[in-house]
Amino acid sequence: MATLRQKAQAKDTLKACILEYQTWDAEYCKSALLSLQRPASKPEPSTILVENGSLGDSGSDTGEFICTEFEEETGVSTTTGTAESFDVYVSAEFLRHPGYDSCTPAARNIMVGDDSDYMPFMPFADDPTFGWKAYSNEYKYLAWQVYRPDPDLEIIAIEAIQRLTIGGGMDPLIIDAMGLFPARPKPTSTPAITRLTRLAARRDFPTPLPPGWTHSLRYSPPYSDAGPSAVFQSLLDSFCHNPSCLTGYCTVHLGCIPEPVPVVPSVTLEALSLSAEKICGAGCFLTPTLLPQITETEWTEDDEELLRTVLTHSPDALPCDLATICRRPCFEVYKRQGKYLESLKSSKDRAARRRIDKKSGMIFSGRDISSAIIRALVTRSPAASATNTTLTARITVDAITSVRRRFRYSRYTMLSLIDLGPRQWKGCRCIAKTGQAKCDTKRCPCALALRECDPRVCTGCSLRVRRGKWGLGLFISEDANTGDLVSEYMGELIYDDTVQARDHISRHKGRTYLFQLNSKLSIDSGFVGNEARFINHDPKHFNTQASILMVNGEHRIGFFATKHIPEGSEILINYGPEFFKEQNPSGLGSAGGVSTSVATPKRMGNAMGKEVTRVEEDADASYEPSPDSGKGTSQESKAD
Ligand SMILES: C[S@@+](CC[C@H](N)C(=O)[O-])C[C@H]1O[C@@H](n2cnc3c(N)ncnc32)[C@H](O)[C@@H]1O
Repeated sequence: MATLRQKAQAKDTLKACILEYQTWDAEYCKSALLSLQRPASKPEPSTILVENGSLGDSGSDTGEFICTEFEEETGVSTTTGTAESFDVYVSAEFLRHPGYDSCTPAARNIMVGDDSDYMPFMPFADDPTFGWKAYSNEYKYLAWQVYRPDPDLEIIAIEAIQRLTIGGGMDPLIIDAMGLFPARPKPTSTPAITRLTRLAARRDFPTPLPPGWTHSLRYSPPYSDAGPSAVFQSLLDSFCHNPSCLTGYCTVHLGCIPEPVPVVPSVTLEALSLSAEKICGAGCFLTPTLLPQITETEWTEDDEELLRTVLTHSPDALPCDLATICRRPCFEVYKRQGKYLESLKSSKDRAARRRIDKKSGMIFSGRDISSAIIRALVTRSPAASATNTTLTARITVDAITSVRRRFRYSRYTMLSLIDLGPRQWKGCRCIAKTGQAKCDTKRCPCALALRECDPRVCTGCSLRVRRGKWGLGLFISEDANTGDLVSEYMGELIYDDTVQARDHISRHKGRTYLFQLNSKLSIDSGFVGNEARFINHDPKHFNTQASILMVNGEHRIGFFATKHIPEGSEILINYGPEFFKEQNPSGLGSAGGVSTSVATPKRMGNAMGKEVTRVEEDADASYEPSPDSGKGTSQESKAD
């Protein structure tokens, strides 16, 4: 419960933010409007516009032309007459810019589920050949018919929460309970702040913001008196439980992976001690002879609880790591860890162990999400700011290193963190060249995502998009061998209804970026995707094949080389027999809004047959988030 002081503090902060924003906004709008104002341009003296007559090649020409001269100062035409002769300059023909849409870059698939029932706008509104009737039939309402919260209020709320939590040390749950924030969404089981934080992580913030304002709601640990286990629980709540994701406020694995359960210790304390490689510092449990000289510190009940909580989820953690989390000397932690492990031997705990064993879905090869988070916290640089991104990046990197590293261009890269071959990933080519953690080239997706080079996303460094035989194509700039992973197809994960709706747009444009993933989901890289969206089709000379693999409960599409691919070649796949077949050719973009419904949407891998290999295990176990989560995301992303 919030105290009266806290309520007043929250109200004042919110008011201050509203006022600051409004003052800044008025100034900003004024200067933005002024910047848009057309500068008073002076036309060239005696500009001659040719309105009639025919022009030959460059050079002198004579003939009957009507000329208009313009007043230098005002730009108003003053005289109209006939010029007898003037010079003609014929410039090179201006080529029309190809009508390619831009696409938001993605480093992984984004779960969208279904687009909302509200049609945001009519695409190709000025193009009479677009079948607008059929397209609008896919939606129930127009977007303007639904109330949308003011996006400015969201920004104000995010800034106010930021000030209250990070600046004012207030517990987000207390702020939440006040129900004060204007961007508080409709009643839902998800706390408003969690939703706002998610939103902040995903929405596009306008570049200009009042000075000092943040662009996102940074992760702030709860400072409440609730105790360390609440802090730890909030960490588990905030980070995705999929060990190959571990992203804060992940938007892909929504509600599909259970929360971690307590973990059974798999080694004795003695065995654990043997695995410690180096002494962590003064008071390390590995230096027993020096310990008698050190005075033990006082442990509060909170300190004890923190250690117990961490051990519940990561009993095999090294005392040296635990010491960093608990901020206590390592030998003191070691003693308590021993006691904790002893306590588990009681009959009551054995029953719990059996229970835990039954639902050990979260335990992956002895490594579970909790231990990955713990390791991430341990290795987090104290100098690093507590931003969501930093923490996420560290956690991801740590999760990779704490398990075994994957190696590049291999089928195994697409498999899980556990199924690894004997070789180690050596880093992407950019790292090899520069010797730095980040390659910082414009092409490197890791650099684009402002993170360390990561084997999962770095396969794209050696790929280039350029004009090919069928529009843009994807070309490889280094040799690939049979079986090498060339790229992953990434985009929005959508259900069939949305596939159907978006198919109208694809067909009208004559370019389709839909790939069938499994019986329920397709990946659309029309709006969000990576360079794999430019892979063209060649049923005879294809050099890669799509494989749909189950990676830690999630379907992903990888393109693997079917033969040696020399540097410079275009990457080609076989889209499948259905892709270029027209089930209903008349339905293609008929003029005047005549019904153009198409029976089967155009997608790559439609047949789900030979052209796309699928892992055995995935036949029915298709990844599907809970119905709630799919819809929720869709609505949220619309609101974004
Ligand atoms: C996934 S996109 C490939 C990238 C596309 N070339 C571009 O410029 O964006 C698929 C689209 O490329 C075109 N395409 C690819 N391979 C083709 C082929 N063999 N013949 C004709 N069109 C092709 C079709 O328009 C198809 O809908």
